[in-house]
Amino acid sequence: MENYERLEKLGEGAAGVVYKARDRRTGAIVAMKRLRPAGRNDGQLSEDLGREVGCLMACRGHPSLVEIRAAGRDASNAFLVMEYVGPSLAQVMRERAGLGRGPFTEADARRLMRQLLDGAAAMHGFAVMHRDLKPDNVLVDAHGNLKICDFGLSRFAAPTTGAPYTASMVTRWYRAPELLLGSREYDVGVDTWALGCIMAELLAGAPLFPGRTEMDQLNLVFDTVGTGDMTNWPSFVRLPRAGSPLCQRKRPPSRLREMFPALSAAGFDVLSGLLACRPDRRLTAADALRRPWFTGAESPDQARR
Ligand SMILES: Nc1ncnc2c1ncn2[C@@H]1O[C@H](COP(=O)(O)OP(=O)(O)OP(=O)(O)O)[C@@H](O)[C@H]1O
Repeated sequence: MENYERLEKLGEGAAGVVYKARDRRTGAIVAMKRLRPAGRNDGQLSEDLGREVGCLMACRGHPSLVEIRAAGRDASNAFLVMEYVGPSLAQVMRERAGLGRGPFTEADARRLMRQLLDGAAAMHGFAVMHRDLKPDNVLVDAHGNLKICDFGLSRFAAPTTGAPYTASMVTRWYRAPELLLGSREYDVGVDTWALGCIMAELLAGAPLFPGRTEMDQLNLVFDTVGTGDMTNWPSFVRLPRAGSPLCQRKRPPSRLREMFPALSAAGFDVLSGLLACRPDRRLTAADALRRPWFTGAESPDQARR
């Protein structure tokens, strides 16, 4: 990693610290992530790096997925070098709110969701589950285009390395109901649920389900979209927390439409499809892109700038 000159810190998360850096050989600006060993032994650190690098390598070449440039280790740290993109979508949304600019228009939300879904469809096509999609893990480039980053929790969903997976994945506010109910046999639907939460946040300017605890999270989800759909799912009874009183409580039907009265019918079709409680009824990223919201008359907002 001696080829890179470290510049300012860009961000810090549970897994590591990300710096802006300059490639001494070419002068190019890159982002360099140093994985923090915190309680991990050498073997685990190499395994974490290997998994993140493997998923990033599989996804290389898609404009909506951050590109890996190099990876390596020294005696105590592991490093990942990526293209430098720009601030996170979470930062951009906070800045917009600070400037009183409010949420994104439906046209802007559609342009941004098209990019995220396109990236997710490609990633899922390579059998990669991201498992931590949220506005902090989406970067915004200088032209306002989005790139999914932080593959630190991602893994391959290939048949050979199939379920059971770890249930405690995805940051709570973006966690799909099957994960909240303890499922260890989930699929890429956990990513599309998170994308539904992001779409709602773009349109509303605030997180859709800001739960304080896991159970509060489940309550918020069920209070918003109802439980009928989930409890009718044939696999529901096999979920570890299917017996939770939260699942038995009577709830009114979905009030998602009331929360987004100004959203077009085509936009709501995508939002409600991504936020289907039952994983088998949830839109896949590829299916979402085939819905009329995206396939309607080509408009300038749909083009990648
Ligand atoms: N390629 C990049 N270009 C520009 N900034 C980046 C890049 N990658 C990461 N960052 C910045 O660093 C922050 C942390 O990156 P990342 O999410 O990969 O780290 P992490 O330690 O896994 O974080 P967390 O624990 O929050 O998931 C991002 O939110 C972003 O602000």
